[in-house]
Amino acid sequence: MEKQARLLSSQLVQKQRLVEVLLNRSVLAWKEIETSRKRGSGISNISETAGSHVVQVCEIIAVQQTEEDKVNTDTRGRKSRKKAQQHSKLHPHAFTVSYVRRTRQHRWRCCDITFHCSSQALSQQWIQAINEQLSLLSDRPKSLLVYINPYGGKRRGKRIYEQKVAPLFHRASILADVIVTERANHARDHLKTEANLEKYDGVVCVGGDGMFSEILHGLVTRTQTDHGVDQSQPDADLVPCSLRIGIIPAGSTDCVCFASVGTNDPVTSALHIIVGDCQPMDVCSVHNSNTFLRYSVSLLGYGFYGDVLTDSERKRWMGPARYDLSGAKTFLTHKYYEGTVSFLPAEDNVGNPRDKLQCRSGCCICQYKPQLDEKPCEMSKEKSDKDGSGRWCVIRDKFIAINAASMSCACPRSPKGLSPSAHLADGTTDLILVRKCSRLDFFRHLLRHTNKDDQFDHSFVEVHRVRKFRFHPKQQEAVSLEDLSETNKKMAFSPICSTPPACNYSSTHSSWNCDGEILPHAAIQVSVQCQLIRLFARGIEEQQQSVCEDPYTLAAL
Ligand SMILES: CCCCCCCCCCCCC/C=C/[C@@H](O)[C@H](CO)NC(=O)CCCCCCCCCCCCCCC
Ligand SMILES: Nc1ncnc2c1ncn2[C@@H]1O[C@H](COP(=O)(O)OP(=O)(O)OP(=O)(O)O)[C@@H](O)[C@H]1O
Ligand SMILES: [Ca+2]
Repeated sequence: MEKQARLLSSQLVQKQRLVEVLLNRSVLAWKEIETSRKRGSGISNISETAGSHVVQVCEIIAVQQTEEDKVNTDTRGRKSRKKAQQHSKLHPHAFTVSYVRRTRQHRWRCCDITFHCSSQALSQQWIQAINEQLSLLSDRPKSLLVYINPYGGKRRGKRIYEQKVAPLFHRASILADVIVTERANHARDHLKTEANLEKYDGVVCVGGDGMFSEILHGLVTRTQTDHGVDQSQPDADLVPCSLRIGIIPAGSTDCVCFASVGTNDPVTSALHIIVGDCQPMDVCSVHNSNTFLRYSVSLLGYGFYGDVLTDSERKRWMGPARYDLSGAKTFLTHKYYEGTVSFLPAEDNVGNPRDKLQCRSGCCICQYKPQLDEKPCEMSKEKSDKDGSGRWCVIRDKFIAINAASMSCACPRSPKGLSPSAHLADGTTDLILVRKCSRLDFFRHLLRHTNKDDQFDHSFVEVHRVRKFRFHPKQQEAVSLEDLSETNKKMAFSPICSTPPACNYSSTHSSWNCDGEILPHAAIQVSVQCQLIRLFARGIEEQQQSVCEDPYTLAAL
């Protein structure tokens, strides 16, 4: 680590112990002077080696003068209180630093540490020095537009924001304009036309994937309108959104949050927003001919996941449990659908869905974003064989499910997700084709969404990393495998009474589940727009940071 110039260092008191405290441009570090008895324990990003601690400046939330009545309560037990009183006589002024502390399973918490100083001037000097460093962190948002869906998930959005998020934003001196939505699409419409976006450094949604989708549609559409881009054209070059989006999870699945942060925890998300994290993300545009349908960032699912969603919408009153009931019902119905899938495979340099290169913080696959003039790398290959038809692959079959996962789609129900190695920002989507198979085989495949086994290692499943794809349903009746065997049985006993069933659109076609919304068309064309939006997130962190050497030495004391 490069030695950093020391900005300030003093001997202060922390919990009745004398500590040497240092601030440089990248860290705040402190080390006990008297003894080195307490060793760090548990999981922590504060490196603790024999009484020495380091906090990254970029993970400091705020610093403030400690109120006088709190100065003397920073103790435990009678003995230590006595000792503290002696210390506080000598060090009557104090300041408190709030910082990010990592706990289990990618969760972050805001912790406070109080340092006592011998003079008011010294305390102020520390507060000013730390604030100066914080003011240099230009990625941090100062002003946010927050939309709360009061009816998402278990209807706890408003309470979650007020009790867990707003106090943290306040501590970090972030101004937030809050809108509690009054109807579906309120947030989308407000963003599209009304909101004065110049006032803000980001937009925050409190809700689930459906609420996130509203923000996504509002922001992307607004950005295209402002730049005169017609999003109804499937091959339009969409303009990336400048505002980042924060997600405070308060929905039923919250898969966008889980797959980009590693946990569905409102406090963790709030802290990622405060420190100004930035995670680019792919967005699929979905069209039917020249009609724009929707954008998708997580799952586009036809067949099984489309049917689960259609059924679950009727059970919204049940909350998150609706998905389990509709999932079981759809599984038992066991329908397959016939159609044609065409896709444009991605180049080899973005890996493949069956490699083990999972998308993690600082992912090397997602580092590379094709520039506008470079973008035709797939287009030029396409054009080099006229309309690209030479590179398009076509599969016509009977499918139980067609799933396109633009990110892993990890969520508490499926901790690895539908495509564990899919990437958040590589400009591709993983197209998973589950062909007609027995109910038992499909069960085995589904089960692998919940355990460590490879869900693609089945003869009836294939997966492709693609940049674009199309689907056309076959115009004929879909057959329930169960119905088929029933029909056969009937035929065996009574061949005369077998009237051909009427052809009806809803049973020949499934619907597309587009990030939890049902699409009105079964025939769609999809194109991945690389890194069209950015989240206040950093991807899933690989493991807890650990510093092997004495951090206090590293901090150049
Ligand atoms: C044997 C157990 C198998 C469990 C399999 C669990 C797979 C769960 C996979 C979840 C993938 C979520 C992808 C994200 C989609 C979101 O954009 C969208 C909006 O929030 N959510 C859903 O569509 C919500 C989709 C929720 C789907 C739940 C499906 C549950 C299937 C249950 C099958 C039970 C069979 C039992 C037989 C008696
Ligand atoms: N005030 C409101 N009244 C009714 N519906 C709303 C309101 N605000 C937003 N919505 C709609 O509620 C739907 C569901 O919301 P949300 O995504 O927050 O929760 P969820 O569906 O329980 O979770 P998930 O999408 O993660 O499964 C969204 O599609 C959104 O458009
Ligand atoms: Ca992707």
